[in-house]
Amino acid sequence: QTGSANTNPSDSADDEYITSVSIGTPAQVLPLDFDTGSSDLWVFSSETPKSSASGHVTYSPSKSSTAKKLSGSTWSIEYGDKSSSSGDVYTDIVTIGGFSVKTQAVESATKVSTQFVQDTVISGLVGLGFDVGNQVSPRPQKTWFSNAASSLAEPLFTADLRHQETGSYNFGFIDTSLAKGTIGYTPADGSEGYWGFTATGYSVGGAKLNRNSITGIADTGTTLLLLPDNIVDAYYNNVESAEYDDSQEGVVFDCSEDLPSFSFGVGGQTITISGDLLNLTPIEEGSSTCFGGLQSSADIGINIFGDVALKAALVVFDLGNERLGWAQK
Ligand SMILES: CCCC[C@H](NC(=O)[C@H](Cc1ccccc1)NC(=O)N1CCOCC1)C(=O)N[C@@H](CC1CCCCC1)C(O)(O)C(F)(F)C(=O)NC
Repeated sequence: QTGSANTNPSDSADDEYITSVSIGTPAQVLPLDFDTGSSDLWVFSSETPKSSASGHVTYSPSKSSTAKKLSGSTWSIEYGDKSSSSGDVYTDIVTIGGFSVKTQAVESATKVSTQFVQDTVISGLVGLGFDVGNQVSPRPQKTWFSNAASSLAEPLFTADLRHQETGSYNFGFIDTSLAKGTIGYTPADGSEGYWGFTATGYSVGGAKLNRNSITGIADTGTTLLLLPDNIVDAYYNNVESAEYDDSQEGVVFDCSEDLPSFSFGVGGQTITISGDLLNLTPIEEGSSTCFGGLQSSADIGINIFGDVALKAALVVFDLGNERLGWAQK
């Protein structure tokens, strides 16, 4: 068995990617953000304060004949961007891309932070990280993918995120036609809940890859490519107008710049992110100053290969073999 779901960028900056998910009987369809950087499936619901839920599609367990309260269970999460949410837990049927998990923990939000209230294009997250990262207590719950894995043709999923285009999350199979290059595999470390891996080096423009281990996570829920300062500086030294903008909290440059590409080595392959993908967006509507897709990870404590990097590749999240596959797109 397999599943295949389309995913779309939320806005002109590809800030996040939205995928439709069916929950309950009859189906309630919610737009959710698939996030390999966390391990909880949570939704805006009938239990979310009306003022917070305004503008969001919500899940009503009381309207689903297959919903069951997971009594005594609660959850609470804080994300890297300081957003947060918390609530209680139901189980219900959750269908993604035509594949159904009968008894999935659906975490219902009774509290959401301002960022979520304002981000009306999504109604919650589908965590696709490792189960160890689940935040339900007293008994942690499995992710949708973990529940699905044993019934899928293969215990893996792929992410094909695209710039201003419809992409896909495929479950249980690899559509190699989505990639130009060969898939290179490297071990994945799921001990922290993330899809951790080590890149073997990097280069700017068409230069030869150097040998420089970069340990980080493959994270569909993070917009940017966040790497150490020495690499960020090496890249922007090639961009004449680049400067750090305190108010934007990142490197900005003239939108007219012809940005160099950025490449990294992984699993014996080289993934090259084109200059266009490294120009995220004007800092304001109509501005001629643009914000970089590559920024520093210095104050985060972890390197994140977020959507800016993932857009250049077909990425295989292979739970069965605890490995990550990367192919140039
Ligand atoms: C500091 C480094 C991580 C920052 C990362 N957030 C981000 O990358 C958010 C995502 C977003 C886009 C649009 C609207 C709202 C939020 N974007 C963001 O901070 N920016 C600012 C810079 O310009 C680009 C957009 C994050 O917390 N990612 C979470 C998942 C997001 C949480 C907020 C809602 C969207 C999903 C994560 O799970 O991937 C995590 F791994 F970082 C994490 O916190 N795991 C526990």
